[in-house]
Amino acid sequence: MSSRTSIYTLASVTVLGGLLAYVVYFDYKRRNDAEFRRKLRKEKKKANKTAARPQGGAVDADDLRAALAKVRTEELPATPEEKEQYFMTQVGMAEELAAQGPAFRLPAALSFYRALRVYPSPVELIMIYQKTVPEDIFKVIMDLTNMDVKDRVEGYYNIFPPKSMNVSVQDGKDKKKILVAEKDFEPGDVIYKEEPIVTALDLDIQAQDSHCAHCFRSIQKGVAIKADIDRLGAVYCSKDCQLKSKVQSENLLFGLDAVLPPELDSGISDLSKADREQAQGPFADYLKSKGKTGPILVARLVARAIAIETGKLLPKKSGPAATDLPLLVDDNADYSLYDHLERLRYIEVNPPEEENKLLTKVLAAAVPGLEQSITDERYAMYLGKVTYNAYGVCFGGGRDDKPVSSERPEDKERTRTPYGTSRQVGSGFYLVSSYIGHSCAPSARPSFSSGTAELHLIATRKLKKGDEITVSYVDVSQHDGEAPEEARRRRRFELAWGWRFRCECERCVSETKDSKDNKENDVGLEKDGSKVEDVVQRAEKGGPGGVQDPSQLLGPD
Ligand SMILES: C[S@+](CC[C@H](N)C(=O)[O-])C[C@H]1O[C@@H](n2cnc3c(N)ncnc32)[C@H](O)[C@@H]1O
Repeated sequence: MSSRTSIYTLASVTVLGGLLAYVVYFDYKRRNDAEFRRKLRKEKKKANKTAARPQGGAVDADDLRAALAKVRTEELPATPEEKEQYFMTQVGMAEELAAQGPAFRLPAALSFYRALRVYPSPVELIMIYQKTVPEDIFKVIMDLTNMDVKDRVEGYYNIFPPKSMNVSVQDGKDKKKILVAEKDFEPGDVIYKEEPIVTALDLDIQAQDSHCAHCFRSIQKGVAIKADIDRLGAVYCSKDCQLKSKVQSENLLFGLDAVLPPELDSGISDLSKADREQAQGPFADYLKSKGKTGPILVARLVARAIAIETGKLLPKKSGPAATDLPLLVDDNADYSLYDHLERLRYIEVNPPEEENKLLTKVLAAAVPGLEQSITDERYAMYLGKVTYNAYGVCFGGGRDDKPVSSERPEDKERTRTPYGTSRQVGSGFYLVSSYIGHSCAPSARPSFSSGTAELHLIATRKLKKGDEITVSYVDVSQHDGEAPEEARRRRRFELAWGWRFRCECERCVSETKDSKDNKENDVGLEKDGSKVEDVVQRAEKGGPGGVQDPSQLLGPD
């Protein structure tokens, strides 16, 4: 078998079968996945070792960079069929160029590289290339791929957050990411406004038909719009919210309309309605029985990511069928929601196995293959990320009627909110605001003054360009009848339980230093405090984590 035939036969099956993979997350994985990056490094070492002495001169790094820049400007084919055709053409061209000798090394490698850009399983294709492509050309392909991956990883914070939000993400202490002002602000200024990626009303609020399940706006009695299929008891304030909610997540999770647009559906949806109903009922019942927003946020996040990736498969500005989807497509489509999620810190959590089983059944019933997008491990990671970073949405000072949770302190659901999670109407997951660190004397506060889940970040004091922006993750006020030490202990306790760090903000440092009894300043707290933080770091590396009782870590009263 000639090398060309083997590339075609080995690869084309995967291209054809690649639609679902694209819909889900392989497009992201193709360029960013940590495993993929490790593999690349390994392959590059191998290629460096084995590449034959280049005849006709090595490829110059500047030429390589210029060539990569040019390839990046080339528009990629949109549909799976077009991708397959493009893949075939590029591989064919590459083989012909390779046969012309060393002078054509770079053009040949570029064509192979173009083919790689549209191939759903890049690691596999690289293995195929390694076996079939001349070594010197293979090395250039690897150089191009490495350069591209490195640029993408490093370039992320150049485009995120968008400049219009007046903030940037910078390296803080211990390489933690922090949010920094990009211009000066006066107290009371709105630094930015941010819409959530996903929201979930507290379930007791949802049961009252009093707030829009999408934007959280309060709804007057009798004018609520019911969901088409009412599995979670959601109501909406407007047709617009109902539609957004439907296309972003709810149709996939709790509806029966086609998930894929007609161009991509090929009859899948007609076949699966009964299966979908059978899977959705138990999932919705489970979510209601749990009474937590975390699992709902994750399900919506997964569904929204699928909707965004599906939208990218459609030709831009295609007919009316696609008009539901483009509003979901990231303008900066080169980075996906997975790029954002990958970078967020979290604490490892261990959700019950059935949680993801029920979710994957819903996905599989909607479009067979979609369940591959959410392994148990990935589910637990998203739950950890969402619960570690979600904000509590409070209107005014918040509410007083949230049912008291009987759970153990370590199992209680917490969201970032200076008002206290018990006062929120629901939770929202925000990409930019996830980066804000905590302070007990914060430089900003989240406000929901438009009466919806849109987060307005308000400066609480003068901020200079370059200053870190902080909010308080917990209620840092001193309650009536509480001594200053008690208030301090309560907020630090909350942070240790919920976020697993020992607060090192200026206020805590100065209060504990000035504190007469100085009890929290003992060596035990130092040591134990760092252990708290370890949990987060271990979790980031995928290792086991879990301080059983962070209250023990704050030292004696
Ligand atoms: C600022 S980051 C949040 C940023 C973003 N989610 C990320 O992924 O990098 C939150 C982490 O910063 C640290 N942190 C935030 N505020 C802190 C404080 N006041 N004292 C000590 N550590 C803090 C903790 O390690 C916490 O896990």
